[in-house]
Amino acid sequence: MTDHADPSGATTGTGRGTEGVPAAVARPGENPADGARPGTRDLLRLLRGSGRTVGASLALTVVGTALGLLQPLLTMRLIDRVSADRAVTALIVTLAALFLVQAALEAAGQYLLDVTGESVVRRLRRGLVERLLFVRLRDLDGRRAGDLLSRVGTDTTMLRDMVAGSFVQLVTVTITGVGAAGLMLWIDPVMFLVVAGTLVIAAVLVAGVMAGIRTSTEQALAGVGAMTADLERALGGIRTVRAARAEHREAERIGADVDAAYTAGVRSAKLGSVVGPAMEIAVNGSFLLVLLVGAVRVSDGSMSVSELVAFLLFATYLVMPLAGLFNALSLIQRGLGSLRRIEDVLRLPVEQDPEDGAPVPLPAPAASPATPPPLLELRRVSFAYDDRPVLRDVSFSVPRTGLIALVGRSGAGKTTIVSLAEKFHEPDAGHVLFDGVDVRGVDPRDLRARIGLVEQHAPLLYGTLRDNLVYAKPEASEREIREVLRMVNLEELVERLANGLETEVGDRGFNLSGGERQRVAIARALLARPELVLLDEPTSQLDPINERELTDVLRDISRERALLVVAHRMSTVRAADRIVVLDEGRVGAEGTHEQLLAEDPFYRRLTTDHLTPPLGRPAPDRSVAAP
Ligand SMILES: Nc1ncnc2c1ncn2[C@@H]1O[C@H](COP(=O)(O)OP(=O)(O)OP(=O)(O)O)[C@@H](O)[C@H]1O
Repeated sequence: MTDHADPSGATTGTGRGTEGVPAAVARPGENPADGARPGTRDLLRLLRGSGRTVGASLALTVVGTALGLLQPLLTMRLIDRVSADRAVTALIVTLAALFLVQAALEAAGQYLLDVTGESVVRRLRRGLVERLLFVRLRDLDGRRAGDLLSRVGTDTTMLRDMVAGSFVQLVTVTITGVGAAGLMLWIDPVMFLVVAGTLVIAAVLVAGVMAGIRTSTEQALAGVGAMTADLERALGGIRTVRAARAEHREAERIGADVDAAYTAGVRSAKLGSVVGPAMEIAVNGSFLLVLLVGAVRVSDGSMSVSELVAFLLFATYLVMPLAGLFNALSLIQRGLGSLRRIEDVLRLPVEQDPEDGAPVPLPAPAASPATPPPLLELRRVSFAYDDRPVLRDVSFSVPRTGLIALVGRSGAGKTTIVSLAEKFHEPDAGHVLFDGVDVRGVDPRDLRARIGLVEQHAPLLYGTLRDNLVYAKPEASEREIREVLRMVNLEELVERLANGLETEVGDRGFNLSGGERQRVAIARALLARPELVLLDEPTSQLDPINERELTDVLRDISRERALLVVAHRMSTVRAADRIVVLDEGRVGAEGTHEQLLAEDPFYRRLTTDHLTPPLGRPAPDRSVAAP
């Protein structure tokens, strides 16, 4: 697999065509399959495009922190002046002003980082959405929709929290720490070594558990992904779940995913709990040591009381933010876990790989070529899903007009042929030609603009009836819409509905009957007036009257367009000009219904055993097929 990242790391374009493929954080030259863990540099790359905001936020934080570091020095001066009985009002006012300005600067810095976090999430989400819509179908087939949804939702939110919560803490802790350490070293090097010693021990301990926290986070996120996927599965098939009385089983199954996320979360909490006391011991221990050693040094005159107070304040500045540092580091570990799952999607190869060179434009149909090639032709096509061969050496062609029926047993490879014609998959061997051009290098969008598809289960999209009808041709006129509605006998339904074409069809079109969904899907394909219409079992859900009428419609359409129909019904087969018989992935025979009945025993068996006679009528061909 190859990576198609834009080296700039920015999401490019609007997602139209291959130039719109998002890159987000993937790097060129990386093997997307290697699953390499992203590192801190990958996290920093997330901030690309937000440089100014991050810069401004850093500047505010640096100034705020510096103002904070001034405070112990002023306090030291204050104590000295109080001891010397000198005026302190100006110093107190300055200290109060410093407090207020520091708080205001830090609040502004945090706001800017929150905005940055939001824009990182927006960029990643847009990148993920665009990538998922362009990804090769064979890579999408093996993945669970719910898990992908959770990556777009939960994982990106995790990264937002990391950006907003950890960077400012890291910067504050680092600046405060370095500043405080320098000033402590200046005040009393011996006492500084005492504090530093306890902190180094604590830091080693914390570093040890961080890796464990990251792994647990990844496991927890995988659990959330599985939970979303399983819940999506159950809700998608809720009627089947209820009918099978499987609610408890599904609840158990999804509960197990929740438990897995819980277990990983608890493991992370356990590791985190080791860090808390370690920090406390380090903090309390270093204060105790500072007080003890400080008392000795004040008594022997090596240090003044004001220096001891300032040193203690700086020690607070150095030690207290360690809790924040731990928080920031664990947020980063969690962010890295999420980034890995996000990059895993962003690196999926897209359908039209830019590295394969510019796609070949599909020539526009010639007005009237002298000897036009067939509209669709399969030449010695072989295809396997993973290692399972499905099509072997398949050759046949679809002329520019007429109805070609594809028949075969269930699993023979009929839908796979439709997928190859639509370029959802590429053949492993042989060629698929559209209008005489091998579609291998062709931009799939050019090809699909000339083909209409009615899928096997006629899926509708959430939205109105009109949205669904004009999906492939948004600019269709009212007249065109009415015309296709008439063709597929949907006029009456539209009149019956209170909101007509503006009626919501529900999720996946569930507010319509199976037959209505099927007819809407056919109308949708016809509205764009494609040269070739691929229909995967178009009449399976229709009643006898509609089945007959739709078959007549198909015949009419086939007078001026090419139709390739995967047929399970005798009525469709009988209406076909030519029938291609698929037998275990090979073309077994080809001809008209009558020819095949007379000459091909496999076809005869198919008509009796597999093809459905028209509903409400006796099977007319059984007698013919009988030996
Ligand atoms: N995405 C996929 N991944 C792996 N195997 C697949 C995939 N799609 C289909 N298959 C397998 O390929 C074979 C051919 O499937 P296909 O859907 O083309 O058959 P079909 O002739 O259309 O069947 P039916 O008439 O039942 O719809 C089947 O054995 C099927 O299990």
